[in-house]
Amino acid sequence: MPSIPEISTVPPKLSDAFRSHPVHLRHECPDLTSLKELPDSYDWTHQHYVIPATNGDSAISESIPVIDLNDPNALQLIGHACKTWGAFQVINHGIPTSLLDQAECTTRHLFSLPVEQKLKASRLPDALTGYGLSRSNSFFSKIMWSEVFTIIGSPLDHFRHLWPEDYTKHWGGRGPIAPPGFQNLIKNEVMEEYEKEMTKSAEKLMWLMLGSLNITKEDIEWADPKGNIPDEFAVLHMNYYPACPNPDRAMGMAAHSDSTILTILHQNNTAGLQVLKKGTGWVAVPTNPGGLVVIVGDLLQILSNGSYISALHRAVVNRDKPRFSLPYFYGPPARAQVSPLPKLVGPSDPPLYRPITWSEFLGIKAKHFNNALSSIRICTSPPNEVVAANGDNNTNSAEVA
Ligand SMILES: O=C(O)CCC(=O)C(=O)O
Ligand SMILES: [Fe+2]
Repeated sequence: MPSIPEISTVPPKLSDAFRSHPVHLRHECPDLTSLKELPDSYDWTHQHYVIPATNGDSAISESIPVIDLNDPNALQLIGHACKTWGAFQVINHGIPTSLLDQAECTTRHLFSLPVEQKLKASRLPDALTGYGLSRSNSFFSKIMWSEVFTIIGSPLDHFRHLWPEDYTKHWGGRGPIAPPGFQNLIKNEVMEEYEKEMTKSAEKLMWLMLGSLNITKEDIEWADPKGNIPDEFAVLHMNYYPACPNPDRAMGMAAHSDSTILTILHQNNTAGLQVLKKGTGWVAVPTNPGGLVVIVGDLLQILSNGSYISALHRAVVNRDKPRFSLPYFYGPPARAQVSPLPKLVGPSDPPLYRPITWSEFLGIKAKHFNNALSSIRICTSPPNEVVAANGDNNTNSAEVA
């Protein structure tokens, strides 16, 4: 069957992806920082899909590759990392460290706003953007120790929802004083700049990741002749993991793969991200000042016809320091049908997945979580994707690395 990406007649909207899967989520305790003990609803100890973190485990000496984009062998190294790990770190990526630091500082300000302020920007049950818990909480009986602010488009437009009306009316010194964190947020354009830089880097990285499979711009239907992606789409998350009184029993973000082409993640200098390596187990991703983590997403696994693996990853928490991470989820234009690229398909490599738009895939993910890829598989042998730890009612094979 032809696997050339097609353009559907009715353009799907990414923002509609969750319309038929509303989730009603809220923190049992809206201010996690006030807790001195871990409430039972946040205690993951007896969840069968949790295995101990490997942070500090001397038995595991492996670590995701660190790739210097100026290295003449970068293309091969990237291809190898995408096949074996589904993730790598990049250095010399061209994004100034000062911008990464400022973005982290803005994130810190946002989450340090009073709870009632943050709740003004609450994500609606069927929406994609706003403040709240990770949507994946709906697959588990325990709550993750984290807060998420999701942005599509202009970050400043989103931050305006946090704007306290009283302050607007009385701005100018006569009314109540806006919290310093809030002033910092609304006056800076750091996140707009961050998004712009991330878009440029994501395009560059996508071409490198595809280039390593011999895929060029002519092979990608939604790229123009210069390799630009006119209607590319992206989602930015600001994640906050407060310091936790019982980190060994809590879960910051449960194991999942990202539904993207690729994700670029900036973590502050507090480690927490872990990647599942087949045959090894959970491996901690050390912090690397100025470095960025790149994660292969489900859509790239589809495009590469299973050559690249969308890495299962999760975030653990710690006792002393709050942790922030800023993943930039990069995907194709909403209209694009993603399917195994014709160059990577042949008589001995039949297409493994049916064509799908990002929006449709997000809807499937909202229902099937980590089994979404398996559910759109059209060829059953040999199964490449790891069957993931998928909520309370599912098998636990991802943990058996
Ligand atoms: O915070 C992290 O390190 C991981 C975040 C993540 O995987 C996500 O937001 O999808
Ligand atoms: Fe993720």
